[in-house]
Amino acid sequence: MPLPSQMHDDIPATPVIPEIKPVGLGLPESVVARINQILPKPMDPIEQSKKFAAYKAVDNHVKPEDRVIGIGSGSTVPYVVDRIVQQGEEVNKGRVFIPTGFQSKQLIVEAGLTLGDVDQYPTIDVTLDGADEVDHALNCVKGGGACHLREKVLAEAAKTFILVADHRKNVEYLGTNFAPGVPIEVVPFAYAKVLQNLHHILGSPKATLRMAIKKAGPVVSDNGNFIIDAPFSREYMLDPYVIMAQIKMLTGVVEVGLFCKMAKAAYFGNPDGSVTIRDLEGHTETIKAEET
Ligand SMILES: O=C[C@H](O)[C@H](O)[C@H](O)COP(=O)(O)O
Repeated sequence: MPLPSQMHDDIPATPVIPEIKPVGLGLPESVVARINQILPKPMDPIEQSKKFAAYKAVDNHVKPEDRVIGIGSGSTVPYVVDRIVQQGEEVNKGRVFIPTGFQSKQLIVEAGLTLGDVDQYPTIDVTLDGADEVDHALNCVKGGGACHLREKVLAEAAKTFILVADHRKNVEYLGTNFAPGVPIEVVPFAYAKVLQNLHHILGSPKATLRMAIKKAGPVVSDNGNFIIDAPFSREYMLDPYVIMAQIKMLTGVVEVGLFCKMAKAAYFGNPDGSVTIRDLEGHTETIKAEET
């Protein structure tokens, strides 16, 4: 079984096979259509970049000796699990994996990995998680999928907390690309009071209760709570710790989706296949596509 440090250059590139054109081959169109249907399709560039970021992060931070591993939520996390599985049965059979919600629990179970919970394992070796946006100082917004309460518990429980995302999440200031605002988990009976506080006291006049799409009524988190999305202007996001602490003080708020300087490093996949790594000390490194 290769060690993570030996696995840097074996990410298979997706073969780009051009579609067959019916003209000139003399094949019926239906046959051509069927052939084109079964040819492997090139991976979407955003998916590719998520995969490269996740693979690189796992290679650098999930070491054979790590026994308790936190698995976060979001669209990049399946690639994290994928790469961990590639480390082999031998190393994974001695490990336990802690999910941040329904999605990651399913990923762990479907991958045949051992499931645990943070109340059994309050110290985690390393947690890898997605993000909605990450700023220049490694503050981030999380909770676009309503998982930020459990995510923050797993981030705090971890000796090392690592973020993985595609390049669209790599911003100077929070709120640049992620428009809905800061996700805030609230106990249901307090939501109207907290909304009022946000509108009139804390400077988020457009804060709204997150509504479900394929269900009448609000989104309900894995913990049975509601989610408020509160956009704040740039001045609040210059140092998001201050507004994070103020929101957290509102009675009825369970957790705020602002993670301030909790991550040791963030990995961003770029469209050209390179990966940009930023760390808490302010170092930035971009690993060339051929080295990812
Ligand atoms: O609640 C969800 C989490 O914080 C996700 O990690 C975050 O929303 C990013 O998700 P995605 O990669 O799907 O944009």
